[in-house]
Amino acid sequence: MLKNNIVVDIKELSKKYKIYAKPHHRLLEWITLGNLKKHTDFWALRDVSFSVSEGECIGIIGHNGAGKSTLLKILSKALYPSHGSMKVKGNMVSLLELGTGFNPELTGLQNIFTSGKLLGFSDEYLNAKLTSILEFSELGDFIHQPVKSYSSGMYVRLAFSLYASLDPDIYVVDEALSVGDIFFQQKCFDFLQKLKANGAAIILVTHDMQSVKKYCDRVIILNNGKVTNEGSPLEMVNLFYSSNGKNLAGQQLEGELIEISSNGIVGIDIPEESKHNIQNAVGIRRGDGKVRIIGAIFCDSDGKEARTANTGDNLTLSIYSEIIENVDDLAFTFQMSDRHNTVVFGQNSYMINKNILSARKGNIIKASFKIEMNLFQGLYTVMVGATDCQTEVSNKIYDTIEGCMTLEIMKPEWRSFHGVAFMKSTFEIEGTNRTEGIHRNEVKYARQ
Ligand SMILES: Nc1ncnc2c1ncn2[C@@H]1O[C@H](COP(=O)(O)OP(=O)(O)OP(=O)(O)O)[C@@H](O)[C@H]1O
Repeated sequence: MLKNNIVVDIKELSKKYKIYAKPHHRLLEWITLGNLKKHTDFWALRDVSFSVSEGECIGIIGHNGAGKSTLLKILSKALYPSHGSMKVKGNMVSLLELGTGFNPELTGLQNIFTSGKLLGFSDEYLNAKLTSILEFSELGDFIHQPVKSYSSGMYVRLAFSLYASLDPDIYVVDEALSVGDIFFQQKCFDFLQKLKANGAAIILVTHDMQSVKKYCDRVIILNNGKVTNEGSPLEMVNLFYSSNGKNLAGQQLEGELIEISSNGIVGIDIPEESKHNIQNAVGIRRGDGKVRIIGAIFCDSDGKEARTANTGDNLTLSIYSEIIENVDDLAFTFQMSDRHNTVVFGQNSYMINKNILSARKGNIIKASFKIEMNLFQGLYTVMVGATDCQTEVSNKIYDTIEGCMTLEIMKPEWRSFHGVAFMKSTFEIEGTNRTEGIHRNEVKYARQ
């Protein structure tokens, strides 16, 4: 029996895969009935424990290879665990389970009934739900075609429509939701919202941090097959971004920070998070070392570290550096790049104020850019640097560090636009007085 209102209780779940160096090693092992051991064991999940309560939405996040899909397959009963237990109170349906359960030779309609029955729903129940399933799928006459002729988007539409029309107690939701066009995705997310409002328990396994923040009550981070952290969505998403796959679970950071010399400018506090960002940078570091960057951080208007922002928010990017040798032509720089690694914006301090900075050995400098984040929603990586400034294009690089931070831009509800950048725009229309219905009108984008 599960305690109180717990509907899923997972205890010490582990999954071991056998890794074979060569394909024929599997066969060798098989024909020798296992007497000749040719594999090594790989634990994709190790002692994973968590529980989900009625009405709770729990998010499971992790970097590539963390074990999310393996966990998802176990939850969907597509894989057996090697150890551990999974207790479920009520009916649990997974999108993955639904999609993989389709028979490619059967039509969409036939699959609705065969899959529904496999999940324990009767013909009467499925008949009663049929109209809503068909409407939700928007597949029209394609519902009478074999699913082997469906595109991946149509396949997910069918699976999700069936999924959305059943009323299980627990839903397992995964990345498949992000397939399909934006409108169908919106419909699916509206549905999730409704589910949550109706009090269903949800397990959301995803890379999509926006969904995690929007829907989850609690988040678990998986790292190398283990649960390393558990907490509030905001806390866990920030930790996930700042970790870059490393240093989770409070592990000690490697390396020592440069000793800050005592003749630096008094009173500059270097936030710990800014030092971590530099130490955990995943990109290339270049420079002759005359200036050494020791911290970089985005802060919101309250001075708190920002890992996410809405389009149009003002953030301050502070770069902390130590001057190793005297320099008389110093400028600070930053660049933001999108997920295709296209630089969407970059600037240096000389471009902004034409000031050439001189700095003496041992100085500690904090350089801050105030930036209006007029970017489209998405994830961006950040490069920071200290260079010379003889021209607007730098000649000398003292220190530049790529990939030291990520910033996720989210779309605020009051502002909608297309493209990569937001440009302030107004709209006017003029007509003659005789044409009724056309009025001089001015529309401005403004926070409502
Ligand atoms: N069938 C398999 N045989 C051997 N190793 C496997 C198998 N499936 C997964 N793995 C390994 O198990 C680990 C976890 O994989 P899994 O696919 O569960 O991670 P994930 O968190 O879903 O990753 P991603 O975000 O990239 O999809 C990886 O190192 C992967 O290479």
